[in-house]
Amino acid sequence: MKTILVTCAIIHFDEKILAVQRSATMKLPLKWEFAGGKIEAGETEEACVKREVLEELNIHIAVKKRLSPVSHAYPDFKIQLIPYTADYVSGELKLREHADYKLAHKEELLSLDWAEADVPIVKELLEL
Ligand SMILES: Nc1nc2c([nH]c(=O)n2[C@@H]2O[C@H](COP(=O)(O)OP(=O)(O)OP(=O)(O)O)[C@@H](O)[C@H]2O)c(=O)[nH]1
Repeated sequence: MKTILVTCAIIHFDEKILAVQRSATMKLPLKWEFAGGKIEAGETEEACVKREVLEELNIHIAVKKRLSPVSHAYPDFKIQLIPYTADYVSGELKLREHADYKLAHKEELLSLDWAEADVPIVKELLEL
């Protein structure tokens, strides 16, 4: 099975963090995730995460720190998920693909129903 490379952004709005909920029609319907998406050919991870966040949420971010990548096998595909912390910079948040969003303190994040690949990332975040 091919592994897809996906970046995602843990975006801080002051002391809160943005989580987004996948829509009912996406893969992993209604699961919570960090905004992001697949790396395109020739694209750096940082460029990918900034592009995906702008496409999905209409906001500009400053990318900060790379956290530990997570390899996860879903029943029908494998993913390597590469998380970056980031700060919100500008733009009005608009959901272009997702069903919902939440701005939460990091301790509140664990109670969401995350995509499985994201669970180790949320745990690492709690230890930072
Ligand atoms: N963006 C993002 N995707 C994640 C996370 N966790 C996780 O398992 N994924 C999976 O990684 C893949 C990211 O691909 P994507 O968002 O670019 O595309 P997609 O599968 O929604 O749409 P597509 O298959 O029509 O291109 C999705 O299958 C998604 O389920 C996460 O935190 N952020």
